Amino acid sequence: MTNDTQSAPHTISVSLEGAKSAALSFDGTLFWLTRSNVTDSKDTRDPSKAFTCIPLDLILDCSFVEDSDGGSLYVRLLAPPSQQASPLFPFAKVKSRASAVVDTEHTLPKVADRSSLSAKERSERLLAHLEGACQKLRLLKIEARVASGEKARDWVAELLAKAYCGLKPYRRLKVLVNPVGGPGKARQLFQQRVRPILEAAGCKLDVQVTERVQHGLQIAKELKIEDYDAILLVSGDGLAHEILNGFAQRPDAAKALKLPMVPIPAGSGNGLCVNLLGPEQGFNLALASLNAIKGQPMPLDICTVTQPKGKARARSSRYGGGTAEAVAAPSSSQDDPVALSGAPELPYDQYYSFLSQGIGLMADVDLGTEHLRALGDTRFVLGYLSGVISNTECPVDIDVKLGERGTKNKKVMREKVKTFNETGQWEDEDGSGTHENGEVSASTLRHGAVTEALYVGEAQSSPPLLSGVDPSWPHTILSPTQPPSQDPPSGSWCRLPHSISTLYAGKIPFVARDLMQFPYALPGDGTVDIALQLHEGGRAGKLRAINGAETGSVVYDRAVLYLKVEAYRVTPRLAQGDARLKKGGLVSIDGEHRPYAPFQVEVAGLQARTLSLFGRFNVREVPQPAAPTQ
Ligand SMILES: Nc1ncnc2c1ncn2[C@@H]1O[C@H](COP(=O)(O)OP(=O)(O)OP(=O)(O)O)[C@@H](O)[C@H]1O
Repeated sequence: MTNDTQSAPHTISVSLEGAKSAALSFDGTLFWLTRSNVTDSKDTRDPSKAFTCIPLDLILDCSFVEDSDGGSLYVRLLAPPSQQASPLFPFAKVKSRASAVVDTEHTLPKVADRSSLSAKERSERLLAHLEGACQKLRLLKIEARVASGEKARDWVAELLAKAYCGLKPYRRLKVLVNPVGGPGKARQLFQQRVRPILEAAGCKLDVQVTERVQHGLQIAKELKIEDYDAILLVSGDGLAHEILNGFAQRPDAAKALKLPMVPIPAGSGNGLCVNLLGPEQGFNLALASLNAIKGQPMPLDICTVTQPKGKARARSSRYGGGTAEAVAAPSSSQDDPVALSGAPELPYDQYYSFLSQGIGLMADVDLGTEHLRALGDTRFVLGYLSGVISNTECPVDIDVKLGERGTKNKKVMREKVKTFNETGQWEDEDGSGTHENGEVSASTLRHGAVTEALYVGEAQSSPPLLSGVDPSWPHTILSPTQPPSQDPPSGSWCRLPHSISTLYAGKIPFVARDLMQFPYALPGDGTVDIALQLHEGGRAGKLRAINGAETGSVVYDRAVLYLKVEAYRVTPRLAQGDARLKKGGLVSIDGEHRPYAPFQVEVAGLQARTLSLFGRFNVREVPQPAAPTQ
């Protein structure tokens, strides 16, 4: 690599292990260690000759301790594994895998200093490194002796400034460790693989192990927000769901939700982490730790969910447009669907979801496989295959409001994602959480609660119908004669007349690393994505869906409908406990068990925050397939 366009590197001569001479250097983008101590030699200036060479993003900390003979210089970093066991014996094998970083650099535009790049360019550069040479990272600690204290102090200060590039180092982190998340190894993973990296970066840690279900919720309600820069969740998505809800229930919810929730993957699905780091690296503990240390704040859309409380649960399905079979409560004058005026007063629970809502097969996969927790995310595959065999219908009514921002047209969705990737996500570089629609903090329901009637007059018994078929991709197993031919206005509630095996809805693309269920989900677009698997697709349809699950192309399957809506309501037609339902009926909200009862969902006015190394989810755009699946 030539440095024609780059400023002269900052190099300092050091000795390692008290004897071996070396040089540590950095420029505007890279840090490297070479075996020569001749600071003006060509070799020292050339990172391609280095034993270890990493992007500056992977420098965690550096410091200098002066003494009478000069001083000790410490650099802590993440690096790809070399053939050496220890960086303190770096010269036995000259060729290390770390030098491949420089190969990656060849393909990147040359820049003098990455601080001159836009956030998007910086992220793309980091991504190129992390998907290339730095896929596997481990913690290295370089301890070197220097002869002159003055130069070392300046060198350290400058390296640290470049390594953090405007971000605040030494973050104060509240760390919650869920000892029963996923395969139950969170404690061990944290102590052995995460804590050393966070400590090497000088983070101030306040570690707490969760002791019971809902403990996270309690902690979030009482946490002294101003004492921390982020809350780390060494866990799966379940703990994030609790923290989100704990923050949202506080009187200072808007402020509390701004404290970034940062996942460290120690659960089963680890959906949030997979979206932040990408499906290949979603379980990478070193990268997740780096995200906690150097991630940029990123707004995270959340959904408000309402469900009827207690007795109202059974009745609301009736008031809200459900059918007679849904009513589990004894019949009374109050159950008269005409007596709608009483419905809005029915009590309901309101809570928040950031990942997914599911009923039918996908809820069964999520919640019906708890006993297989020790298998990690393999349990979802086994659960799905069992659902393929049983091939049962999910008897529900689904009402949706597309609204101005919703659509069932995937061409429109793709274009929105493209525009967002090119412009939108980078407008919010400071992570201020500005919604596309300008609404930042309204926690009120814009589309009403689940207990309110959706339709009036005749529409109660025969609601307007909306076909879920995409006009830009009309390849479906549904017969063309299926109603309706004309869609109702997008601003009104209407019913999807399709019989389904599962409804799965969400706000982030990957729900697990092998399932990109919502490829066109976007933060801040005011909609929630819904995927419906048509029951008519049968076992073959369900099996076929496995093929496109990882790539997101599953939404183009002939037995899948995919829509973006501003709000939706699901009303089960069978009562909880019915023998035809798996385990008596399962509703999964962010992978958590909720009552088998109607639920209504809309995108919340409040946003949460997370941290992202790339300023966005690390998810590739999903194109339309060349041909429909056979
Ligand atoms: N000490 C504890 N004992 C029992 N349950 C706990 C404890 N601490 C936390 N929990 C609960 O564990 C549940 C599951 O945790 P988590 O979501 O982290 O794992 P997971 O379900 O395996 O992962 P994922 O959600 O990514 O699939 C959470 O709902 C949380 O309330």
